[in-house]
Amino acid sequence: MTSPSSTDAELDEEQLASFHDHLKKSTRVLALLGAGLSAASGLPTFRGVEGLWRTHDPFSLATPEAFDADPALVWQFYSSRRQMASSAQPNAAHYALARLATKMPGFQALSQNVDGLSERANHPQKQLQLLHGTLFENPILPALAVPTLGIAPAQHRTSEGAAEHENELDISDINVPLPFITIDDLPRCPKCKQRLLRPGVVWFGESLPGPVLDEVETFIDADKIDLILVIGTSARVTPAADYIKQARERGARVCVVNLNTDDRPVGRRNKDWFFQGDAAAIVPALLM
Ligand SMILES: CC(C)NC(=O)[C@H](Cc1c[nH]c2ccccc12)NC(=O)[C@H](CCCC/N=C(/NCCC(=O)O)S[C@H]1O[C@H](COP(=O)(O)OP(=O)(O)OC[C@H]2O[C@@H](n3cnc4c(N)ncnc43)[C@H](O)[C@@H]2O)[C@@H](O)[C@H]1O)NC(=O)OCc1ccccc1
Repeated sequence: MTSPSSTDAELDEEQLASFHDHLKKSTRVLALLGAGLSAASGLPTFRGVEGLWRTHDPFSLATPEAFDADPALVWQFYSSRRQMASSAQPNAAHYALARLATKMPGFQALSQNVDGLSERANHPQKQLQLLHGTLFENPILPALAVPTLGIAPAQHRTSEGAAEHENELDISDINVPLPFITIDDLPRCPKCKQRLLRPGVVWFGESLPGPVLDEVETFIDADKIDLILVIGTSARVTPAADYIKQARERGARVCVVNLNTDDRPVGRRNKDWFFQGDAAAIVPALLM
């Protein structure tokens, strides 16, 4: 017997070998992706110290109620996240998942992330289900070129996204005073010029996009599932987290990649794999 740390190494090697063996035999694979996948790209997760946006719990701002109460604050929250996401780059895990998708037609990634990094890693669109929307699809932000914030319109988003935001205020920084914007500064429907536009993400209490729900359901009901990868997620938000159980019911083995041991999804089985560490380091090793 070797000491705990080396046992882990061996185990890990043992785990890695048994995982690779199973992946080789797999044809239908799901991946549930969370904020931890993009942590190595410099984007804050929802939990942990950096989980706060200024003094606000992101969960409290991601609601229709918050938007009704203070649309300007919620707009600044999403513009700031879009700014951060635009300045970030996909990491090795995003690319490894995109590569697996190109190699395995029976692979579907279910992303809870709205940061656009899987898309920028050229993950095939048909194999990427954006469960909670995206910061970039909706035409809403173009109108938000509020001079005070100096935000560039979304459709001008280029792969060099970072450059666009270079000289912008980083309002996620508590020390930067929030520019005062009024309801009149907020984007309105280009047609009626009346209705306020809203960020294209799914807020708490709102249903996930119908077409996405249908796509995932069709995939899950179609046949057995060999494996579900659970990457960088605390698996606390439903219905996203429920897909782990549904995959199990379809015969899937579960492979968890998470920085924290205490974030193993509920109901783990001994045949599960758990790889502790940074997704950007582990996922490429798993999917090579
Ligand atoms: C809080 C939770 C309890 N609430 C819910 O689940 C609710 C349902 C509900 C209400 N009350 C309840 C009470 C009990 C149970 C459920 C509920 N769900 C909903 O409201 C959903 C909508 C949920 C979607 C909300 N929108 C998001 N995002 C978009 C917006 C935005 O982004 O602003 S959710 C958002 O938060 C979640 C954050 O979770 P993670 O991504 O996992 O991030 P987190 O920080 O928590 O964890 C990071 C993990 O990574 C790890 N990590 C960190 N660094 C690394 C690293 N480097 N490498 C690897 N791992 C790492 C950490 O250890 C950690 O484990 C994600 O889903 C993310 O998308 N809608 C709905 O149910 O609608 C019905 C309905 C049906 C029909 C008609 C009308 C209504």
